[in-house]
Amino acid sequence: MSGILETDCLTLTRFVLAQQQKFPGATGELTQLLNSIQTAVKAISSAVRKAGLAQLYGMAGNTNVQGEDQKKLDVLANELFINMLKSSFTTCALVSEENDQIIIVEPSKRGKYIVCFDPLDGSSNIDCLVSIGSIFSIYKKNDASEPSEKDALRAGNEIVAAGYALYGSATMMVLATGKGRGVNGFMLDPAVGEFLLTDQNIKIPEVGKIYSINEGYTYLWDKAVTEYVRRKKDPSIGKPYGLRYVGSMVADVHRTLKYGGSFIYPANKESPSGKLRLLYECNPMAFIVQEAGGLATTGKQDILDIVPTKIHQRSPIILGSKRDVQELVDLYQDPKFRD
Ligand SMILES: O=P(O)(O)OC[C@H]1O[C@](O)(COP(=O)(O)O)[C@@H](O)[C@@H]1O
Ligand SMILES: [Mg+2]
Ligand SMILES: [Mg+2]
Repeated sequence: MSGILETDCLTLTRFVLAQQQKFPGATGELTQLLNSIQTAVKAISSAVRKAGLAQLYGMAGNTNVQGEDQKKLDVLANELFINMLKSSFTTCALVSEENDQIIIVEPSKRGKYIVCFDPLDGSSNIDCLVSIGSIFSIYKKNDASEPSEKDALRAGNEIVAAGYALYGSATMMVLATGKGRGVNGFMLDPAVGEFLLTDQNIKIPEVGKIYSINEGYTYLWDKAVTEYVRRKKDPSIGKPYGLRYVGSMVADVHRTLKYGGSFIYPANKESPSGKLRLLYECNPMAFIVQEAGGLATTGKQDILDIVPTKIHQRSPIILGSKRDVQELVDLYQDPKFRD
């Protein structure tokens, strides 16, 4: 790839358009939808870059469906996603982490896609300026009925496209635009106002040197996870792994995608389904990681095979490099480490 004026230097907009043109029957609706998400992400990124000023604004005073305090940025990010998606005329139903109920788009603005999203992930990291993100997955409505919750209760295997934005030391969008189409990363050049293709066809290393889990919950883990983490630290088994845990899923998954290793938010004795949400945290990340050649599982089942029964349901998740994830899956199958 050469300079920005060269034809092979791709902006995200041109990349998505180029993908659309490979399919002569395509209507352009998905392109329009992805462009609307791109706009929401640019606006959120701009707000995040001023997040230090959030202390001046204080809390928004609302509580979300999970009973957590919503910061002003959460509210803003959610509104941006909803408004951009509705006004793209490409969606019929939206599931947001911040909305108790599914949002049904008014008939005059409807299109054929369903979007599930976490508008601001890692919100507890906002005030200390640690990386945060947005996550989304897109499904196609497969019948002509009135849109309803059942349209979002679909296995991750049916995802049409998924992505995330990381508001880190730079803002980056990572996109998986369909099964078998791989994963590409685009960095925002704030001066130009465009996402530029910087990480083409991302492939996760086969094995890494990092594990990522909140070790504060060690006392709640099951035997398989306890043994896995013990092995990662035991020098008689191999060079011990490094531990990294940001506490923003997007940042932890992005590092895992780039450097390899494992990211784990397991089931534990207090939360038998873990913490992370299937529809807008686990599924999109599982889709992306698998498209990049990695694995994503609950330990017992492929994440993308789970058929949800509730829009805000949680799932345990282990994702990352094939060999690292398989090691923990094998421990789950080992009778010695069964609880
Ligand atoms: O503090 P814990 O229990 O380790 O949880 C961290 C996890 O919670 C989350 O912050 C949940 O996301 P939200 O900020 O969207 O609620 C993930 O990003 C992260 O992986
Ligand atoms: Mg989240
Ligand atoms: Mg969130």
